[in-house]
Amino acid sequence: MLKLVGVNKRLGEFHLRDIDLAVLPGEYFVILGPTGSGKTVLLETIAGMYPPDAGRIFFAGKEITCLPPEERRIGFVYQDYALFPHLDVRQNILFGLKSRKIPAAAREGKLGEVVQLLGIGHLLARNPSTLSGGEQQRVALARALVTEPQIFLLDEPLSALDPRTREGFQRELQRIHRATGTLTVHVTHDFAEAAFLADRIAVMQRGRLVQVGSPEEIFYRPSSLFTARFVGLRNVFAGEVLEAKGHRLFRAGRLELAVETGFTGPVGCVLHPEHLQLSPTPTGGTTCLPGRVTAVYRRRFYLEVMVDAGEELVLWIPPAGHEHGFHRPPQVGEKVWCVIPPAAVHLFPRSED
Ligand SMILES: Nc1ncnc2c1ncn2[C@@H]1O[C@H](COP(=O)(O)OP(=O)(O)OP(=O)(O)O)[C@@H](O)[C@H]1O
Repeated sequence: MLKLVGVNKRLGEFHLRDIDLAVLPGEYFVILGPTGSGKTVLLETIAGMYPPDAGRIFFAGKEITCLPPEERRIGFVYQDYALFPHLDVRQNILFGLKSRKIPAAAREGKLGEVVQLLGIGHLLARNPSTLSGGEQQRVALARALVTEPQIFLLDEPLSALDPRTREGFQRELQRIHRATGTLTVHVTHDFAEAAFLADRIAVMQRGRLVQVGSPEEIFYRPSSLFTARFVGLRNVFAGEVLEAKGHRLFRAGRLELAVETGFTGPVGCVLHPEHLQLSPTPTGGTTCLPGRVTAVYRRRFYLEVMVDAGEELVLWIPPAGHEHGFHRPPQVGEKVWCVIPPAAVHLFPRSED
């Protein structure tokens, strides 16, 4: 297990604050956050490039806070691959082993293993400058893996690739992780990438980890407006819960919604568009808001319907019809009812933004 306890680091204006984190053996852990939130500084602190100002770091039960980087058994892959331009691919990969004084026969054996794992045998004699971005990334991964790291740190490893190559590489990283079982910490600002790869995600905001959980927890149960917006959720509202005639009411601007919650006061609210339903008539039993359709967009597997229900709501409904009676696409200007089952509503106390 990799454990950070109360880690703080100041660099100029930036402050990495009170980082408490436990990454389990074999876990694929993703740090997700916007540019400048401190993801790289956190990764470099784990790697030993920055000594923390306060706090301690442990790996496999031993304290490594003051251990020099080269004694940490860490494989680090950078965003820009950082291959040595004057060495060919083979020499690039072997570099990490040479500096560890590993005998030649063992070096060749390890080289053969990573070359096979990454499918780069045909590139060994090439110079890095002649490789595509994806090929360079394979070589960078091979160079890190050949040292058999106990911790694999990946800093935005796919951000320089085009979207299609990136998707292929996500599967590749997953395959490599399954093959090696190495504890991995991967930094990205892309929620889709995080959701695909991560066992767990930590969301980073201004030097702090503000939420740690499974991709499903982060997506369906964000704990802040920042996380909800950052992962791209729709129907995110800052409002408050009020007591009204023995019931609780969520209010944000002109949107009012009966809710079942233990919270009162300032809250954030997410209404998941795929859990909302559209009806041509009011339905009994479930919260139902009247509104008017303002736009309908045809997406690949669903219709995105925008409804003015006090505030604008987004609903994603099946295109071929709907259980509440829409057997044709709703029309712009049409009066409709937005059915809001309790499971579609996620409320959380609001203390920021
Ligand atoms: N050596 C340093 N001295 C002073 N400030 C630094 C230093 N290294 C990083 N910073 C600052 O710390 C903040 C966090 O930087 P960091 O590179 O960790 O962000 P990031 O989340 O990785 O962003 P990106 O996604 O853009 O890579 C930035 O404001 C950066 O300018």
